[in-house]
Amino acid sequence: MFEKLRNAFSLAAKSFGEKELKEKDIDEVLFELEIALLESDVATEVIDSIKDDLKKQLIGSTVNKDKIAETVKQELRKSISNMFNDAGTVDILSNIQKKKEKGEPYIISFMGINGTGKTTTIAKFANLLRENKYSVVIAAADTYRAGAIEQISEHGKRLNVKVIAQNYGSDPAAVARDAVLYAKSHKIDCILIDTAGRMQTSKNLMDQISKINKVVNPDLKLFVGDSLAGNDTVSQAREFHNYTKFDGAILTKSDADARGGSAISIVKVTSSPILYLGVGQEYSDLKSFNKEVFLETIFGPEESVEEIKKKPEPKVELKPEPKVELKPESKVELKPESKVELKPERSTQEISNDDPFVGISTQDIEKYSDIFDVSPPESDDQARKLAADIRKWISAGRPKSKPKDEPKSKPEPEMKTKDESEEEDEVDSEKDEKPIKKRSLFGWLKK
Ligand SMILES: Nc1nc2c(ncn2[C@@H]2O[C@H](COP(=O)(O)OP(=O)(O)OP(=O)(O)O)[C@@H](O)[C@H]2O)c(=O)[nH]1
Repeated sequence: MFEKLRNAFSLAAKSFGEKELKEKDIDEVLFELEIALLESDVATEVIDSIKDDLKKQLIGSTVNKDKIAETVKQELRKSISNMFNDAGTVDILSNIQKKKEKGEPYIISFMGINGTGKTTTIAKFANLLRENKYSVVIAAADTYRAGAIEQISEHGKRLNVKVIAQNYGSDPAAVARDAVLYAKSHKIDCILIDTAGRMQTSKNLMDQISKINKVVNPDLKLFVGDSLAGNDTVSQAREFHNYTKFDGAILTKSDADARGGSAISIVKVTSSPILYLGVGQEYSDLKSFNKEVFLETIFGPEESVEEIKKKPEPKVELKPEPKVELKPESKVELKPESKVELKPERSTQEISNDDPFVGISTQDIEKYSDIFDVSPPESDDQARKLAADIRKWISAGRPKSKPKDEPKSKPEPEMKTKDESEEEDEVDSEKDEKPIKKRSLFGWLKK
């Protein structure tokens, strides 16, 4: 039973089940992705590059038509994961240990613009080192901003960490060198240098940072960026990286950032890893950056493309046919001579006892299923319904082929998957919401 149908659909399934992706198939998904990334503060150039990468990976590959969006998301996850892998990582604690074993202090300079949380981050880092039993000295090399020396000295007092300072206006490179000399003479394991916060566009001030780095030659240069500043943080990271070739970044205020775009952009733009995240205002609020945790926060638990392919297809829900009521005046009076001998029509029940597609050519089944975008029926009832619809469409004289470059016309009644209906409802209700709420990357990707 239904062999003809099965054969017809085994061909059709290839065209609208498994599908070789073309650019136009993923354009809509990529557009949604672009909006989600923009709203998550991923830099525009980074979005373009991500989109290009995805297109290269996806176009020409074969995926199930119902799972295009899901496949794109998984490919995006893979691409971001690879990007983080390519940026590498730095195990700071084990590097400190290695230098300690050689009897040398490990030098870290911190840079970033004012107010990003640099001073607080240095204090948190000093605390982390103390917890790991390493001795620390801080160089108050921000001799530029009023209050900076007092601020870092206060942290030093609270943490019981020595702070080396000079007067405001003195040479920051000289302060850093003093701290290195102190560390060497006192067998201190690690030196943390606080540099003056400065705008990335100020060449003189950037030259000063380069001077500090030349004089003390730090083992590690860290950029401190505010994850809430979005695109600004990305342009700061780019400029600082051009000048200093920093080795890694710490993103502060991640506790208040639900979007995650800055981390993605910084890694993409500088090819440097995010090493730590500031997650609050306490000294203990510094966490090592974990790629897997980050990806899971954005995308949810990992699912491979193969797993997606294996997932059952969404069920097709058929809406009941609308009743057609004939008005009395639409009755046609047939004259005796125009009488046509009609064979008694077979009821739907009778037809159901054998192939419901009897009398319909395979081409028509394929053509109308394609025009009205109908998925293969999964039950006898659905098959009967489809056969009835095709008969109706044929007798209604619907287009015999898909109009070129025109959107597909919709069948009446519409046949939609449950998911599609829900999605449309969501879109409609979203349209009514003005102004549109800023969505996070997480929201879209977790859909
Ligand atoms: N919520 C939260 N607040 C933070 C975090 N890191 C720093 N802050 C706060 O951000 C503000 C600015 O921090 P500072 O350390 O003074 O900033 P700075 O970059 O050193 O500023 P300059 O000394 O001018 O360069 C302070 O109120 C900090 O408590 C964080 O991870 N989470």
